[in-house]
Amino acid sequence: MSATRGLEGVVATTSSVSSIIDGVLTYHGFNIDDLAHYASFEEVVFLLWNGRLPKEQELKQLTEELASYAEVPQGVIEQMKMYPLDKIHPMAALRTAISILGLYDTEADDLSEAANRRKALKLQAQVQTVVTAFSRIREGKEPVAPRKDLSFAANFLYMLKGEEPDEISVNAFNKALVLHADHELNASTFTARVCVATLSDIYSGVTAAIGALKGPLHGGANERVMAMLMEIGEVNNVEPYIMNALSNKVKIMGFGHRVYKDGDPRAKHLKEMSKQLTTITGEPKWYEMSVKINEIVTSEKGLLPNVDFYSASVYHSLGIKHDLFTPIFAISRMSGWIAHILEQYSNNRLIRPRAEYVGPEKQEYIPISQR
Ligand SMILES: CC(=O)SCCNC(=O)CCNC(=O)[C@H](O)C(C)(C)COP(=O)(O)OP(=O)(O)OC[C@H]1O[C@@H](n2cnc3c(N)ncnc32)[C@H](O)[C@@H]1OP(=O)(O)O
Ligand SMILES: O=C([O-])CC(=O)C(=O)O
Repeated sequence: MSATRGLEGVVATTSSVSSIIDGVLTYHGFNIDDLAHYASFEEVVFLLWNGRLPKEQELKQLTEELASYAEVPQGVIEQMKMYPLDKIHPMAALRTAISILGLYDTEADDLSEAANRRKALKLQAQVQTVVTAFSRIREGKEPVAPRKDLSFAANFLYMLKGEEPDEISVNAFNKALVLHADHELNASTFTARVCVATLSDIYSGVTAAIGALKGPLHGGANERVMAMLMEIGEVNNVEPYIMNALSNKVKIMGFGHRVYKDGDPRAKHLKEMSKQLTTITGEPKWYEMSVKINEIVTSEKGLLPNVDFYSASVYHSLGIKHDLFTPIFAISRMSGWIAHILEQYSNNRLIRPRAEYVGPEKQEYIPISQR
């Protein structure tokens, strides 16, 4: 028995939710490039959960169901107000609030298909209400209630800022949600599947997944990309900063990937969006700095940008606080986690691999008084 570090290359399950084959990402066989161009996030949610694109009536029904579940119980809001607001990261707040949502759901432990479907809708609808409510509460403002007439993407920006967003922002945010929705057996999705494979409930599965997404080697990288851009400050500082970091073996956030060695197919869409949005906001430097970092890291290390790199300047241009970048990832990835959780339940077996033991053997127990 010998271990593979980080389970690299290990095929741990079958799945029909999404695939990465020869560097091409598909959701249920639909190329991410087509979905990024044409699909609404709601359509992608339907696709991930049902394995096919919705007909008009089905999309309308899903949109209405998401809207009807979007308000969170008042108790969840009241508890958020009691969090140590000035000390906590929104990902920690989200992890806790999603777990608390489970306390308010009388069906939490009902694993029937019908109850799981309702919980899926509630979680997908409520995750962005929680993120935006937390963001406002910590600023001393009241949360803004979701609106039934707005799309999922528009509702996020509306609840965050309290005013109706413009079309360019909504389209950009929708595309970002589509691009982040699922990604085969990434660390947070694997975490969710391991959790529910014990026949634990959906709330436990997605709470565990949020914990895994939070780390800087996974979803937490996008916030750190923006921190790096802010620290560098301007294009002329890019080269000395990056060369110094690389020579000190500091990892450049937003580069490299366990699976993609020839580039992440989502990055080009975000790069284009970054160019467009930073031009509109009159702050092209964030795009220009990103491109320069990209050139240096690729030529020096052969590393290419992943989904987290250009998304940083995209979200910044949408006027979103930097520590909300990873919660936004969670809002989108909720759809993928749920699809994988439902797939896991439908063909479940406990996930329990082995460890190769490398510790000492045949130790003699010595009473504490003689140690
Ligand atoms: C949505 C997502 O989760 S996408 C990933 C988001 N995470 C990041 O952007 C964080 C930065 N990137 C990384 O840490 C890595 O590339 C990962 C975690 C994404 C993939 O990691 P792995 O497949 O385990 O590669 P690993 O970390 O072993 O790196 C292999 C080599 O490339 C180097 N390397 C990998 N990524 C980077 C990077 N971003 N900057 C500098 N060097 C890097 C490593 O230092 C290592 O070098 P060595 O062999 O000389 O020690
Ligand atoms: O697949 C991974 O390892 C990480 C990733 O890009 C994602 O979750 O979107």
